[in-house]
Amino acid sequence: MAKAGIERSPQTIAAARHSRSTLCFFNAFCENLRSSLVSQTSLSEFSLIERFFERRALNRSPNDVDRAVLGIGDDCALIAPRAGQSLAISTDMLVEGRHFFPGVDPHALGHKTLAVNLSDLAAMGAKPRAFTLAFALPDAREAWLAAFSDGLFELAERFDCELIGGDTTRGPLNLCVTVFGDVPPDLALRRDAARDGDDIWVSGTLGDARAGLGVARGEWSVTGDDAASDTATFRRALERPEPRIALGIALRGLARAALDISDGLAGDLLHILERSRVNASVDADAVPRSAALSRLSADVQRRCTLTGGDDYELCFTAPAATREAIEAIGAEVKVPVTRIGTISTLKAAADRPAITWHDSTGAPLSLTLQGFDHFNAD
Ligand SMILES: Nc1ncnc2c1ncn2[C@@H]1O[C@H](COP(=O)(O)OP(=O)(O)O)[C@@H](O)[C@H]1O
Ligand SMILES: Cc1ncc(C[n+]2csc(CCOP(=O)(O)OP(=O)(O)O)c2C)c(N)n1
Ligand SMILES: [Mg+2]
Repeated sequence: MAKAGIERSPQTIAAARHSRSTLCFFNAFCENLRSSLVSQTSLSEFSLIERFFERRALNRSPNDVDRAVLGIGDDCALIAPRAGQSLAISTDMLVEGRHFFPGVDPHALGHKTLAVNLSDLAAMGAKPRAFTLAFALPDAREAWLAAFSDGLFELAERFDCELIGGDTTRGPLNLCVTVFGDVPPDLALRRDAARDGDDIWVSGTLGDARAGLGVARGEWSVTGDDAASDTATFRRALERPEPRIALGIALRGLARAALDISDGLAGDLLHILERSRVNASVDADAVPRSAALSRLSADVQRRCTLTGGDDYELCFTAPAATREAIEAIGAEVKVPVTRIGTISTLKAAADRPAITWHDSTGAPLSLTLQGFDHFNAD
């Protein structure tokens, strides 16, 4: 801006006009960018945040001691560690075309965005506390945002997990959550804690999410009298995984190692083996599967249960002496738990940990199985 009282030549005025018009062009460019972000709506970036995220995050009692010291609206959120507890922290990102199909139901996407993160807390035996949400959106459609935030907050409210911050930008659809939970450090279910003789357990059933992906991709089809309900079972498993929070917390002090199965049993169990420097022997037929999956071919069942990702069930190890207690916990939290194998020591200290597979008769199976890998993906 020209200062008052300073006389300017026509050239100076022209130059100022030129630089102002460059500035105006830049401003118009920014304005276009912003207005296309909020096209079809009257929402600004900040009213979008306020309306769909901050308002619901604040819908809580301000005096509750469980709440963050400072939530949305400042440069950082503030949360105080609890006495005797560690903060469990994990991040997972969902990318359109990679983790979900374009056009997926936004309510389901909101659910899954938080669910896959809460699942990591469950796998650690941690109690959810807070989360941040960073996302890029190609545009800001109100109906989409309303459904997405409903799916997200319905799950957040069920687990009393508070949204404390995030970031919003325009770009290809991409959602990233960071979760924070509480766990007493000596009771955290770590990947490096499996020991010789431990049973290997999994929660729920495995393979339905992969079956759903296969149906969506046309890799196989669902036939028979139950086709409609089986298809719905698979789709639900793929789109709305249930984080096993109550089970994870109940397993504190009983289970040794644990993780959640995001990349498939074969790949994820190997993470426990590598961290714990042990081997595993697994009965491939004992891996629990839904009635719907049991109606697909034996080949597809094996592929889905052993290598299918996206199940978000827990895989954990525990000493044989805790079998009854673990069965009782499964009954109490209403999540089936199934023993599928045993941990053993490495033959030589330098050996690479491995899984040996057998069938229900004990006959060895020679399976070459790989977990989901973003750079070598199935
Ligand atoms: N870009 C990264 N920088 C640092 N650590 C990472 C990065 N990506 C993954 N990790 C870490 O690698 C480990 C394995 O990651 P991942 O397989 O994604 O775990 P999970 O299946 O629990 O999400 C985790 O401890 C995770 O924090
Ligand atoms: C459109 C689409 N393609 C493929 C998949 C399958 N898939 C994508 S990522 C993934 C593994 C889990 O994702 P990742 O980022 O590895 O999660 P993390 O292990 O970090 O929790 C699977 C099974 C899918 N769910 N949707
Ligand atoms: Mg991850």
